[in-house]
Amino acid sequence: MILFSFFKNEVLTMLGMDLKGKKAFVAGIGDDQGYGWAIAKALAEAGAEIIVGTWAPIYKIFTTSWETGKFDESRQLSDGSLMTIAKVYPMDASFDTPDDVPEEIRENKRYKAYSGYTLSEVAAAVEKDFGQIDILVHSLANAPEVKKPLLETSRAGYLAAMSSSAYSFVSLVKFFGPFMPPGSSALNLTYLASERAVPGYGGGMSSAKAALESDTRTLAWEVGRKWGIRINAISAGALGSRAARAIGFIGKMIEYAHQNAPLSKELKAEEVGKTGCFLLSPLASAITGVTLYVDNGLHAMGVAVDSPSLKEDSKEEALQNA
Ligand SMILES: NC(=O)c1ccc[n+]([C@@H]2O[C@H](COP(=O)([O-])OP(=O)(O)OC[C@H]3O[C@@H](n4cnc5c(N)ncnc54)[C@H](O)[C@@H]3O)[C@@H](O)[C@H]2O)c1
Repeated sequence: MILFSFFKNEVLTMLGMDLKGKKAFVAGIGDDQGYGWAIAKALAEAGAEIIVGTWAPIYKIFTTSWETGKFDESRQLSDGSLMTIAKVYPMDASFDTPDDVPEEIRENKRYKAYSGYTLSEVAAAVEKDFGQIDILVHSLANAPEVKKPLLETSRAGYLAAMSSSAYSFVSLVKFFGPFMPPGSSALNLTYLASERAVPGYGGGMSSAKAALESDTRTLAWEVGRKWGIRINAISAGALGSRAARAIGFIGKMIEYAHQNAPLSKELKAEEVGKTGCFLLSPLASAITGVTLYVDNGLHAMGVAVDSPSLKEDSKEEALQNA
């Protein structure tokens, strides 16, 4: 085991993937199933110190599950040790300052026990506790009307999706950027529905992802020049995370990808985790403003090869041949 871990570290160092001494803030971990967790784990594997931001309403369940060992199996790193988290902050990415928090949220029983969960406050607390951050990950999204088609989405629902799923990234970068040294890097997670119609991905989420990708390019320019920070996005394929299960049709999307992507295999969260780690590491030092697909190649397809219309014995052909 020791020998293996020695070689692993040698190879990682050789590739410039040694993130020892680097501090990563990962926003959007609520369990061990999602992309945020997978990215955190890959970063930990490369030696980074992990700091987490968890949505305030699920902070308690996440920290309790962590403390009672529910995630121990998922925490296993390749050298046999367990991933550690230096600190978990309750946060809500829909709010920038305490003045933004409506009374009914402040008084809500899922929030009442916490304070300091707006983005400016979380950033100030992280700076106070850790001094600087080298790696920033935004792995969160929310749309109260995600199950409604765009046409049936209310203005409030659409703006809420934009606020917590797209502007939240701008805001995170705005508040964390000042204490991220040159050469630091930020990453967000997006989805193909930003550029192709994906029925079922509603509530303004497709619009929010389009905004997020556009902001990735614009922020890359702005913070590249201002602070020397890189900004990238991963357009990830379908994964049965907690958030995705809430949308409802994730099982079908996973099956669809399996049937129609160039690589007909399961997409593992860890594959997105490793790509994220690469983009966030010095290995990607000249990459910024990019949206990189990690989806078994599904984005490259122009047709669904399992469509009945493409079958040789399709109804139309059967009629023509009759
Ligand atoms: N699962 C997929 O199929 C898929 C595909 C492409 C992109 N993505 C993106 O990956 C990212 C991570 O999602 P996931 O699917 O891994 O699910 P997930 O459930 O692991 O992560 C989403 C997280 O967002 C948090 N969150 C929601 N609202 C928040 C708020 N206002 N403030 C702070 N945190 C909030 C949730 O608590 C949750 O922890 C999202 O941006 C999602 O859109 C997911």
